Amino acid sequence: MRILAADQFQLKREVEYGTPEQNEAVRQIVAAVQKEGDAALLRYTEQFDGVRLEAGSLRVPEEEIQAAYDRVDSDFLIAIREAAVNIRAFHEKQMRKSWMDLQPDGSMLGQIMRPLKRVGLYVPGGKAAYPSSVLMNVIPAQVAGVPEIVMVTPPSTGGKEGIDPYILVTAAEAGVKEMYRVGGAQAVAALAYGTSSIPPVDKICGPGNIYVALAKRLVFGAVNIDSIAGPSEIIVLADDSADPSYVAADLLSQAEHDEMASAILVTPSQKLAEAVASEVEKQLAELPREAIARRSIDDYGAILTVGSIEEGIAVVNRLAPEHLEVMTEDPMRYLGMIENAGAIFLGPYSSEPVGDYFAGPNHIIPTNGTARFSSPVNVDDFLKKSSLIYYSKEALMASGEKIITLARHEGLEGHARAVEIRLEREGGKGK
Ligand SMILES: NC(=O)c1ccc[n+]([C@@H]2O[C@H](COP(=O)([O-])OP(=O)(O)OC[C@H]3O[C@@H](n4cnc5c(N)ncnc54)[C@H](O)[C@@H]3O)[C@@H](O)[C@H]2O)c1
Ligand SMILES: N[C@H](CO)Cc1c[nH]c[nH+]1
Ligand SMILES: [Zn+2]
Repeated sequence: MRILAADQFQLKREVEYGTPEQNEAVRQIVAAVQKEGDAALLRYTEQFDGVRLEAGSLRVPEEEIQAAYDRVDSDFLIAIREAAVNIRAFHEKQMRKSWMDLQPDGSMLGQIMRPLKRVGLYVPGGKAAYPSSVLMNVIPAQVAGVPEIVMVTPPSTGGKEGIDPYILVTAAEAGVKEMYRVGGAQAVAALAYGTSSIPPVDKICGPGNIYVALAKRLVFGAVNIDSIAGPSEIIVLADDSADPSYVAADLLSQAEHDEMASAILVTPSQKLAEAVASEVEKQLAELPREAIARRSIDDYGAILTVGSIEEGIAVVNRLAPEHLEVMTEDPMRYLGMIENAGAIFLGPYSSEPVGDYFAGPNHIIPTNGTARFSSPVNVDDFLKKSSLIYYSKEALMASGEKIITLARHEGLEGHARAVEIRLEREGGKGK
C-alpha cells in the first residue's frame, strides 16, 4: 500500500463522479428503460447478470420466497433476527411526531409528518449478496409507516435459482411482500419511471455500485433519493497506540466490497504506517476476494502521513468518508472536531463490520464526499412534512399590515390585496 504525505494525495475523480464511459452507459440504460420498459429490463438482466428471464417473471412469487427458507441455515436466521431487533431499536429512537402549537390569540401552527406512500429499496447483489442491506432499508421505512415497500435486487448471486436465498428470507422476515429480480441502473430507472411490471415509486433508497449510484443521481427529481451511497469507503485515523493488524483488517473489510472501494489510513506515526502496509500485504493474500480488494487498495487506497492527529482530522473533514474509525489513545477526545463522516467508530473494538451488520445504526451511508451534506439512511428519509397554518381573525388583524408591507416591497400587489381585503372588511380599516 503506498505511503505518502497527506498533502500529496488527491482522491481519484472517478470515485466522485464515475468515468465518462460509466456515465454514458448509465444514461443509455436509463433512457432504454424509459422507452422500452420491461423489455429493456430483461435484456440488461441477461447482459449484466447472466440470467435469462421470461417475460412476466420479474416479480418474485410467494412460493419462491417460502422455498428459500429451505436453503438457508439456522445460524443465519438467529443472527439476522437479532440484528433486526438492534436495527429496529436504533431507528425507533429517530421517529418524529407531528406537532401543533396553539397561540394565545387562538391561532395554531404545526407540522404534520406523514410517511411516503411507496418506496423502492435497492439491495445490492452483484459481486456479493447483501441481506444486511435488506434490513437497513426496510426497517426505517417500516418505522416511518410506509405502506408500500418494494424491493429490487439483481439475480446474479443466486445461481440458476436467481436471487440469493438469504436476501429472500431476510426480506420475508422483514415483511416485504413486493420484490423484483432486477438490479443495476435498470432497476433504478424502473423504480423511477415505472414499467408494466414495476409501478413507479416516490423515493429510491439503498446502496449499490457506481452504476447504481450514477443512476440514482440521474433520476433524482423524477423521484427522491436517499443519498449517493456508492462504493464503500473507510478512513482509519490512528496513532502509535493502534494495533497494525486490526487497522489492516478493517481497511480490507471495506476494500473487499468493490474495485472502486476506498480504504485509507491517516496517521502521524511512520512506524504504524509501515507496519500497516506490511500487514495489508499479508492479510490481502489470504482474502478470498483478493483480486477485488487489491485493485481497490492499489487504485483508491493509501496510507497518508500527517504531523498530528489534529492535522489528520483536517484530512478526514476534507475527504468526508462514509466510515471513519478512530483508533487513538482516548478517541473520545477528538469527537468534537470531526465534522464530516457518515459513521464514526470509536476505539479498537468498534470494528466497522460491527456497524455493517449488528449494532443498530444504518449501514447505508453517503459516499464520495457527500457526507459533507447527507446522512445515513434514517426514518426521516421515509417521512414528509406538511406545515400547518391556522390564523385566527385576531392574529390576522394584528399582523396584516406587516404582511402587506413585505408583499409591496416584493412588488407583489396581489399578495398585499389578499390580506388587505380582510383588514378592510373586518378590521375597520381603509375603504
Ligand atoms: N455506501 C453504502 O452504504 C454501501 C452499502 C453496502 C454496499 N455498498 C456498495 O454496494 C456495491 C455492491 O456492488 P455489487 O456490484 O456487488 O452489486 P450491485 O447490486 O450494486 O450492482 C450490480 C449491478 O451492477 C450492474 N453492472 C455491473 N457491471 C456493469 C456494467 N459494466 N455496465 C452497466 N451496469 C453494470 C448490473 O446491472 C448488476 O446487476 C459495492 O460497491 C459496495 O461497496 C455501499
Ligand atoms: N460496508 C457496507 C457499507 O459501505 C455495508 C455492508 C453490508 N455488508 C457488509 N458491509
Ligand atoms: Zn461492509
